[in-house]
Amino acid sequence: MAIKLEIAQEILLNSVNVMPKERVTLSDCWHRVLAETVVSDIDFPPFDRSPLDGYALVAEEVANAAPDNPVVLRQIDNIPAGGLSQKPVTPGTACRIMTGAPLPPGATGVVRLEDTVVDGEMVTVLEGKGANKNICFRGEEICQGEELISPGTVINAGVMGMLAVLGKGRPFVFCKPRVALIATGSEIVPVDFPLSLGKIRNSNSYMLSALASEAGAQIVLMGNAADDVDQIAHLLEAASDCDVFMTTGGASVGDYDLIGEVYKKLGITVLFDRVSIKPGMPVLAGLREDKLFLGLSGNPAAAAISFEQLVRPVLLKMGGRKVWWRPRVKAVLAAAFNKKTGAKRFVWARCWQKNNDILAEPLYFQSNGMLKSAMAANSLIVIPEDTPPLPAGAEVEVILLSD
Ligand SMILES: Nc1nc2c(c(=O)[nH]1)N[C@H]1C(S)=C(S)[C@@H](COP(=O)(O)OP(=O)(O)OC[C@H]3O[C@@H](n4cnc5c(N)ncnc54)[C@H](O)[C@@H]3O)O[C@H]1N2
Ligand code: MOO
Repeated sequence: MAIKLEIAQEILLNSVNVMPKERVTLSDCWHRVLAETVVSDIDFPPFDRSPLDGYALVAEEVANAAPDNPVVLRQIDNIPAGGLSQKPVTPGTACRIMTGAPLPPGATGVVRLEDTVVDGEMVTVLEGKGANKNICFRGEEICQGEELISPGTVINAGVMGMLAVLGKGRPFVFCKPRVALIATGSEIVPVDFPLSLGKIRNSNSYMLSALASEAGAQIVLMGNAADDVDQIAHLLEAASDCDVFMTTGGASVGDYDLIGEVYKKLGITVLFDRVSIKPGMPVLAGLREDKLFLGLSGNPAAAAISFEQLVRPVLLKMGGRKVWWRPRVKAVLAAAFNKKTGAKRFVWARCWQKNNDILAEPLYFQSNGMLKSAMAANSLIVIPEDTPPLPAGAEVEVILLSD
């Protein structure tokens, strides 16, 4: 019996735990998931600094400076970024200062080099309005003790930079779930093998390794097995240090659909064996101790949809992420979808913005054995159970996969 998608999702999410944490060198942290609360132990900027190359001075004194009202000052010091000056700036004096350098004592503003004329140690200020705004104040972005980043945050480029600002050279991140990938089917040959009649290349392992990597998993490619219970069981056992075991093929009801038998042989408890979606109906989910086994369809597009809907959220949860679901938006069908649905259907589509609407166009190759549309799609149209054919202009719900 096929169970509803939402129930299958709940069963799987309840069957897995968040991975333990590990320390990783910051340069290897891109796209990892932070496993600690990051509190700043500094103010940032750590000192009042100049945002410009120019002159630090007493801002009030040059507030009305203009080409016909120049203010002449005497340079008393020169501060490069990384330098420091202890000489107080007083009325009538200025300190040459470079971008990023700490303000000298007494300075209340900075004028740009371009607004000055320099002659030896004398500096003529031709424009001084707003000089008091040209200071980056200590702590204006970050205060010491501020809680800045929380566990579950995906480390994007901005987070990488911020961790560096805070001196977190080896932050705690969640361990990646290890996912074993096995392609089953006596017709399947490795990607670099010549094809003989009746055989096809293993595309599923590569497609799924891309999908699982994007979901934060570490992939262990275990190769392929013929339709043979012992061979499949052997490969699954050989990947024993993995957390999730994903097979493709042999999940349906044919004479050589053996994943159910493999689970029996290995003592894996079946959680469900069919989910009411199209494509991707045959999915054998099983549990042995805390290890999750997922037998996806051999049909590439069906396996991709099952992965999207069932496996991706599980990997995101295991990997410590806060959000397990892709964004969904309302869209307008750009062309008719002429099939009626029984089970909930996922249609490969391309979406784009037109004026205030998002338009969604179903792609042509929707069959469960085809990959062309998965290649081109940036979204999936979700068509609920028992929906009649939909005309162009109908409102649909769309899952956004990428830009
Ligand atoms: N009597 C029924 N037959 C089928 C049903 C059904 O309900 N009753 N469901 C159909 C649906 S829907 C699907 S989806 C498939 C699922 O079949 P399996 O999961 O058992 O997968 P296979 O039969 O092993 O393979 C299906 C198809 O995919 C090709 N394949 C397999 N592995 C790979 C791979 N690694 N890379 C690329 N392509 C692969 C395989 O050669 C087959 O063409 O069952 C229907 N049948
Ligand atoms: O259920 Mo099959 O998975 O339509 O592709």
